[in-house]
Amino acid sequence: MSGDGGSRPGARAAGSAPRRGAGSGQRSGGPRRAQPDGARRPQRRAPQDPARDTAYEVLRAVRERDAYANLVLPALLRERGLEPRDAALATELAYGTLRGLGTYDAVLAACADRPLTRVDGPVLDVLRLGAHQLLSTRIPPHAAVSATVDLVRRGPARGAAGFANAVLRRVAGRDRDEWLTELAPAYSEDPVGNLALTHAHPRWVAEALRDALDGSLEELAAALAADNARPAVTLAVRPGRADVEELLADGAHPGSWSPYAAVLPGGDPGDLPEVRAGQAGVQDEGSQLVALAAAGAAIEGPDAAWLDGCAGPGGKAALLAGLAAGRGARVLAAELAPHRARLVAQAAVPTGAADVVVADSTVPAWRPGAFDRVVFDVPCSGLGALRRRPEARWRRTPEDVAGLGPLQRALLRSALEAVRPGGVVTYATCSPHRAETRDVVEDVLAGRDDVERIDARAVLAAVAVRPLPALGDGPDVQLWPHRHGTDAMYLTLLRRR
Ligand SMILES: C[S@@+](CC[C@H](N)C(=O)[O-])C[C@H]1O[C@@H](n2cnc3c(N)ncnc32)[C@H](O)[C@@H]1O
Repeated sequence: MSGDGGSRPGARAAGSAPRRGAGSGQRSGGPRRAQPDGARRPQRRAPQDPARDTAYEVLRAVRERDAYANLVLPALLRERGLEPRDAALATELAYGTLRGLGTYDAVLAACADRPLTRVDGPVLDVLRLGAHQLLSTRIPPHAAVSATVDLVRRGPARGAAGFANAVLRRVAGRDRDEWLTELAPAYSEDPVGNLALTHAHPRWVAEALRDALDGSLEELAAALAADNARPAVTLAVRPGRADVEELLADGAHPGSWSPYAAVLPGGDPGDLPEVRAGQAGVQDEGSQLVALAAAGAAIEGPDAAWLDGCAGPGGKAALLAGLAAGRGARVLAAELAPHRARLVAQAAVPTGAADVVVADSTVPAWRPGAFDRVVFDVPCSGLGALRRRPEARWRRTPEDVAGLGPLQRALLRSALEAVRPGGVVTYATCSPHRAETRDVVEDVLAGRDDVERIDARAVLAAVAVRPLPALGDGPDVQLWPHRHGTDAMYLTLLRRR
C-alpha cells in the first residue's frame, strides 16, 4: 500500500460492517500528520501508468463533456500509442467502470464520510475506477488501491490522495457479493431493485426491460447480465461489393443469422481493407436482420422505389442499397442531420443504387404513396444497445423516452403516407421499451383500417440463415442480446391496403 503522507485508516476485516465514512471531512483529503521530527514525509513520485491514466481521461470526458466513451477511448489509444496490453487494460477499466457506475457509487457512498455529490468530480472518477478494480477485476486489492491513489497524486486533485486511499481501503474490506448483500434490497421483497443493483442498471431501465419481457424475472436477470458482456465486433458485407467469404478467409467467423455477417475474432475493424474500401461496415446482426426483413417482406406489384427515412449514419441504408442494386431498385436515404447524411452518402452511394437527401421525414419532400418499401429506424433511447455504449444506461432518463414519443409517432404516420397501397413499411427501434415500440405502433394504427400487420417472424425465418428461436407471439419481433446475441432491436412490418 502506498503511503499518502496522511492518516491511514485501519483496514476492515472482510465481511464486517462498513465503518462511518472515510476521510477527513475536508473536500480534498485529510490533514497531514506531522512526522516525529516535525518534518513532512517527502512526497513519493507517483509512477506513470498509461492504462489507468487513459481510463481516467475517458471517465473524465464522459462526466465533464457528456462524451461518448466508445469515441473518446479509441482516439486516446491512437494518440498515446499504448502497448496492446495497456490498451486492453485501459479499455476494460474505462468501459467496466462506466457500466457499473451506479453500483460502484452505492458502495462508495457507504464508504465515504460525505455525500458523493460533495466529492470533487475528478476524485469521484478515480474512486469509481478504483471500485471497479476492487470489485470486478482480478487485480490484487493492494495493487488496485495503490495504483489508483497514485492516479490522484498525478492528477489535478493531489491533496485528495489521503481521502481516496481511505475510501478505497474500505471498499477493499469486502468483495462484490458481500457489498451487494449489504446494499441491494432483498430479492424476495424487491426482485427488480435487487437485480438492478446487482447487474448495475438504473431501476427504471430494469423495470422497462421486465415489462418488455412480459414480467419474467428470470429473463430479466439474463437480459441485464447480457448488457454487461462486451459484444464481438460484427461486420455486414455490402451485397454486390464484396463476399462474406473474403472476410471468413481472413479469420472472421460467419454470423449466427445474417448471410452478410462476419464476426471478427478481435482487432480494429478499421484496419481491414474491406472496411477501408467501404465494402463492409460494422453492424450488429440485429440491425442487419431489420434491413433484410424490410427488403424481404412480400409486396404486391412493382418493387423499384425504396425509402430509408431515418438513414444516418447509414448502416441499414448501405445494406438496403446493396440489396436494391441486385434487384434493379433504388433507395432514397433521408436524414435530418447534415453531418449524418454525409456518413450515409459515404456508406450507401458507392452501391450505385442510393441517393441521399437532408430532409425532415415528418414533413415529406416526396409525394404520398411514392415508395414500394419504406424503412423508418426511428430515433430512440438506445436501451437495446447498452452493451455497446457503457455510459448510456446512466445518462438516459425516463423523460428521454417520453420526449421521443411524439416524434416516433409522427415518423411512423409519415412512413405510412410514403408507401403505396400494397407496399410495406418497416418500423424499427434499437430499444425494447414498450413506449417506443408496441405503444407507438398501436397508437398510430388505432382507428385505421388501411394497414395490415405482417408476421415479422415468418419474414425473418425466410431471410435468416437459420431459424431464430423465441420470437414471441408476433406479429412484431423483439430481438434480445440474451436470446439472440444481437442488440435488442424491435421491428414491425405493416402493409398498406
Ligand atoms: C436510429 S438512427 C438510424 C440509424 C440508421 N438507420 C442506421 O442503420 O445507420 C435515427 C436517425 O434518424 C435521424 N432523424 C431524427 N429525426 C429525423 C427526422 N425528423 N427526419 C429524418 N431523420 C431524422 C437521426 O438524426 C438519426 O440519424
